[in-house]
Amino acid sequence: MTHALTLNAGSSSLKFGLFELGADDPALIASGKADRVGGDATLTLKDAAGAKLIDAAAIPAEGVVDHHEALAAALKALLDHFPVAQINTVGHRVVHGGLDHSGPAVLTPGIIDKLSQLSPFAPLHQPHNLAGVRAAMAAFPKAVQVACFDTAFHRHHPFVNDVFALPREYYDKGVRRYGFHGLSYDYISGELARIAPDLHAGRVVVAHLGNGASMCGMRGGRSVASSMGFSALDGLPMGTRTGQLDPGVLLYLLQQEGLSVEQIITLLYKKSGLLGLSGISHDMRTLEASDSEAAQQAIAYYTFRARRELGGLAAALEGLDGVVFCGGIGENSRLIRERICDGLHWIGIEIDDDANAANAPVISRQNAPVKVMVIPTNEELVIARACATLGKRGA
Ligand SMILES: Nc1ncnc2c1ncn2[C@@H]1O[C@H](COP(=O)(O)OP(=O)(O)O)[C@@H](O)[C@H]1O
Ligand SMILES: CC(=O)OP(=O)(O)O
Ligand SMILES: [Mg+2]
Repeated sequence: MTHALTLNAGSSSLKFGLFELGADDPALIASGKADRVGGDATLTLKDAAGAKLIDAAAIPAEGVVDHHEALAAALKALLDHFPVAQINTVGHRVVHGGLDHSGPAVLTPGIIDKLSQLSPFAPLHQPHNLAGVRAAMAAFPKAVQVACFDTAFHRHHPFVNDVFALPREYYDKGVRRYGFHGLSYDYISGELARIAPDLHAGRVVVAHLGNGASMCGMRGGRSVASSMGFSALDGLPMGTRTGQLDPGVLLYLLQQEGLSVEQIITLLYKKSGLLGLSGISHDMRTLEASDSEAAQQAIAYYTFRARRELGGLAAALEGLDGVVFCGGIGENSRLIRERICDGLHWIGIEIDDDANAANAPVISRQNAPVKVMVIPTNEELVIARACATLGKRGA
């Protein structure tokens, strides 16, 4: 029996899974999440049925828990509960694959080196992803290490959605609209093919609204355009990231405010978005529960920008047949879905309030022109599938 461990280091969380690899689709054995990484992190471990084996236990650390400590705690918890696990493949979510990768890859020292050169393009993710790779290589020296790239799903964008209007040399150097959250979109595309083949064949905007957030315009199950571009900063406002920003603001910050490059990185990636606007929190649950005006304004901006982006992607797709919400906010927040969809009647989006309140799989009204769905995403399963395919080849 062989098992795969999957690691998915998000900007504020570390999700992991243990899968049994067999003839069929990988079977989940256990999954878990270290939450609020970068703060007072907690660890949750669940069995395949979702029963909690560890429930939000504090991860001991001096001060804040970083991704490295979160990973060590996750591995310990997994191996304590599943000592018989034969982990021969470890699959990693690696946010940036650059120009080289349009699918998953078995990691070699040369590839790891090249991937670490992409860290400045995704400073909130790539270093954590690669720290996970190194920790997993040390913990499982005989295992095949597989990287699954967030950018891969978007590598076939048409030129107009791949380029910036800069002198051509920058495009040739790799300054392009990569797009991210590709593992999530890959999973949703597969789910649409399975449960809603009409939508899969059509024009769909998928809204991945987590701590990071983006939208993907898909036609025929493939990415045509994404709200995220060169970095995971572009597009929608996020927990702590700005989303789309006039580049003139960057020039102002550099020239007039005298901010250093490091200060600007911290400002754009860690102090902006919902946190910056509200002054309270990056966490949507906290903002929804708050009656402060700034929290409500942050939510208003978030949902307004999401509507604009959705309309823009519908134009890129030349029409709209469906919308899918996923990610922590997309899957759970009735309020945010309602606010985004309100005001999109003109495009054919009509929400059924009861279905929306229940986080039902279909939340649009029965005869509405655009079908709106809520599909819990599963980046881990996409990673496990790559482990099943590439683990054998690399072994
Ligand atoms: N019931 C809920 N209502 C509103 N927001 C929620 C709810 N559950 C989770 N969220 C939000 O989801 C976001 C985290 O999404 P997630 O996809 O787990 O993050 P990450 O990008 O770190 O993987 C947080 O803003 C959190 O507040
Ligand atoms: C690419 C990205 O923003 O990822 P996450 O949502 O995990 O932060
Ligand atoms: Mg995420």
